[in-house]
Amino acid sequence: MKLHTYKDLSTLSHAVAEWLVSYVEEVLQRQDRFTIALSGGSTPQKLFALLATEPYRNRIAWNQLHVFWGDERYVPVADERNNARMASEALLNHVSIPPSQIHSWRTDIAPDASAAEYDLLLHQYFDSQQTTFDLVLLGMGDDGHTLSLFPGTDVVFEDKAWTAAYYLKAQDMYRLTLTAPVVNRAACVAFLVTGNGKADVLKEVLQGDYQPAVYPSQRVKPVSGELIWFVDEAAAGWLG
Ligand SMILES: O=C(O)[C@H](O)[C@@H](O)[C@H](O)[C@H](O)COP(=O)(O)O
Repeated sequence: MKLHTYKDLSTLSHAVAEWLVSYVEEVLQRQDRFTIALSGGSTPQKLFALLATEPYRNRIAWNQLHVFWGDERYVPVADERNNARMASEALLNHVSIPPSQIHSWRTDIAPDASAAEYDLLLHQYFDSQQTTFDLVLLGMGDDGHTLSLFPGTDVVFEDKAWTAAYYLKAQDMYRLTLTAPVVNRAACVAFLVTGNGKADVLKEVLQGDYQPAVYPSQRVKPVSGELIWFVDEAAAGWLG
């Protein structure tokens, strides 16, 4: 595991953009596609906006990117809370990725059907390979959740299916999410975490006992891939 700490969200976002540009370039030297799962939440918005503008924009071979989402809120695409909508507005509408390579979760069919469809799609993409995504970008909530793996939910312990749909009572909303088995087979998983509201939980996740039911982010442990935490000083406050 690598931990990189930056002054604030802006510095972190520039550093991640720079890192991402190099990583995509390196991967595309050995294969013809780069598969990425994006995260929702507010933290990656700055990164997405940066990637859509110079100097980063021209340094990525967008037509070789295949885009997925780690999780989705089961609300219409037109809803502000929709993760695909956020990424489209901040980034995808501004770069030239073929639409056939952009795979958002469907929220116009039943949640279970949507999860089953996504699962099938992922198996078509990755089945014969040991490794799944080239990169999974993740955020972490101040309760230790990541993806839509929330504390106290069964989906945290899913060890077979690659996707899940379930009703999240606390938010009165269905959630669609990738699970640990598919994320842990990624070549690289990168968390972006900022703000002092996350300092306590970050310390528990990284340095506390293994309690995934309480801190679902601890379920993310790439089998052979790399795990990188990009955090700001406020979030890193309590790390010893
Ligand atoms: O759809 C979502 O809610 C997410 O994908 C979620 O897992 C997110 O990454 C964290 O909640 C962190 O969100 P912030 O970056 O807004 O703190």
